[in-house]
Amino acid sequence: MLQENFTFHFFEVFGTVEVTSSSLANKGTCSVAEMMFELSKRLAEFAELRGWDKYHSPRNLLLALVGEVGELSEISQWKGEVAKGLPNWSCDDKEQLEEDLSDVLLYLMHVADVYGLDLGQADLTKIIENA
Ligand SMILES: Nc1ccn([C@H]2C[C@H](O)[C@@H](COP(=O)(O)OP(=O)(O)OP(=O)(O)O)O2)c(=O)n1
Repeated sequence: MLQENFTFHFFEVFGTVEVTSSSLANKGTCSVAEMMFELSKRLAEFAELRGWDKYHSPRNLLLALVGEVGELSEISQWKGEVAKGLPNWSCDDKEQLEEDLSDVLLYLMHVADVYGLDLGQADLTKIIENA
């Protein structure tokens, strides 16, 4: 039952909102900063809708992020090196990979948000620093 509600609300926030006129989906182009802002906003809405923001402390989100990194690593565990584009992977494994990569990105963005940091700007600054 809980899982059904979760799925419904998940698509309410991440799916339905996606096709409203103000969404990024209907803009021709958007900057990285705009995209990251939009994702952060949706994550905050997603948590608020369920009253989960009280659990989304920096420490909890950081631990959730680490957990998802573990899940992401698990897919490649014992598989050996793989070619770019994953030509020999099954559709199921690729789908799982997409989900786990998304979970990592979303928790990363959410943790930056609750720290009060602008991750989009920090990323751009870091890329310049790296160069
Ligand atoms: N308290 C929570 C729990 C989940 N999520 C969101 C962020 C992630 O994108 C996704 C993670 O959900 P799960 O913890 O259910 O992890 P998985 O989707 O990986 O499921 P499972 O661990 O069963 O494979 O849901 C969240 O924002 N806050």
